[in-house]
Amino acid sequence: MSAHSSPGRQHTAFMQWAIDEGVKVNGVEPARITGRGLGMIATRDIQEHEMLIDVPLSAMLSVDSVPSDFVNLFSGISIQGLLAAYLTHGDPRCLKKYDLWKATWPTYSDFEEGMPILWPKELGGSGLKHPISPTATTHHPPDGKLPPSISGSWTTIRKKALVEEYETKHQNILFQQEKRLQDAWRDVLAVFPDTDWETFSYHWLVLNTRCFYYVMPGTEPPEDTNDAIAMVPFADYFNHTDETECDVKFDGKNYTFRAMRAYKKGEEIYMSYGPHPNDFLFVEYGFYLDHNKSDSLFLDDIIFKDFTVAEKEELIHHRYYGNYQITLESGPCFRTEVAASMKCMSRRSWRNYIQGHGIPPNSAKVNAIIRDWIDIYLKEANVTLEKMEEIFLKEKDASKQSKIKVLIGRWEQIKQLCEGVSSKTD
Ligand SMILES: C[S@@+](CC[C@H](N)C(=O)[O-])C[C@H]1O[C@@H](n2cnc3c(N)ncnc32)[C@H](O)[C@@H]1O
Repeated sequence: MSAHSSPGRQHTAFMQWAIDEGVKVNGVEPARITGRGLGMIATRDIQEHEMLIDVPLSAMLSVDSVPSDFVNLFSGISIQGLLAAYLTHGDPRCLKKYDLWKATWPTYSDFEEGMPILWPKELGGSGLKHPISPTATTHHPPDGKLPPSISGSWTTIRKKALVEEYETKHQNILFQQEKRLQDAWRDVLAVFPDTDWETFSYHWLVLNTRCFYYVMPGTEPPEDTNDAIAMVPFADYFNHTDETECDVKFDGKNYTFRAMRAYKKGEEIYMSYGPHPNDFLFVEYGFYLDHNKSDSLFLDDIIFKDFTVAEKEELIHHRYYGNYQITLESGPCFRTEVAASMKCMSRRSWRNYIQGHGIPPNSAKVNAIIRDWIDIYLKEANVTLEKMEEIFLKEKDASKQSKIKVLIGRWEQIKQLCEGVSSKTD
């Protein structure tokens, strides 16, 4: 059981506010938990399937609770941007309702500690403690201290230009996040030119780390899931785990959370934010898990270096271009195996194989090719770890030291993941 303590008076006051707003709270309460800020704990033994929290629509903060005259000021702004703009510029009389809730959110300095987007550039972060240019189109190639899935950059290999853009939700994560914030910043400045960067980016980060999936049943989900979001008071105390611990349902009127197993009094109750790899959790939420069955690495940059343009065009043609993932649980994904097969088969046999009517490749050859690719990732991890240890020893600033430790921890995990998958393919 995790060590926890009383959350403090503002959390007790907020809990009462939530109950007054119609939130049903059943056998749970917030507690301060070492290493995780606040979290949700069981106040008594809880049975499987018991309802834990039920939040009515009227208590949530969504695009539907923002006054329409405020919404109409904007055109094309993301929902995250709109809600952050509302928290920053909305009518104080309407926002007063949320005062007790706001007092429970993390502070800006909490975000500075955990979120790479606010980390200094020397540590590979985006340095967005200072305003982002609303129009800049160039992206600074970050220092290769954050893992490649986050930074998109490497120390030991030179990336090749892409033959075609493709969707990479779990790669180039920091750049994608910066772009979302930059777009929101541009859109808010167009309406409120005097917006304060720190206040707006703070609200944007609160939304980033505390919102829930919000789509009215029966309506088409937006193309971008970042636009399908709302804030759900009290439920935002749940910390994340890679197991499904809570059954979470939104029926258009209520968000309901039920226990998926029995809990003992005092136990922390988690929910799952989704099957996210650690690099994604690190950037989007400012933490990563010690054990994460959804953790993965992507070999795209390494694999692309090994192929000619014609080979890559062939991969594009057959929809096997990119997103070459390895996970500790399942090893290399099928797309990675298909790419490796191309390296050890004649083109004709490969085409037949991927179209389902040919002889499969020699798995020992495929595995050897994948191991060589993983070795390149492993070398990147070893070189970076050595560099980070040196930087750590020279660093005097305690806050930077703690960030470097977080980086070292993540690179150690990457090393273990590479070694684990490599030995599985032996
Ligand atoms: C929805 S909030 C959960 C409540 C939050 N811990 C708090 O103090 O208010 C999400 C944030 O909680 C933290 N968090 C969530 N799950 C975590 C975990 N398993 N380990 C460490 N921190 C976690 C991260 O800072 C994340 O951005």
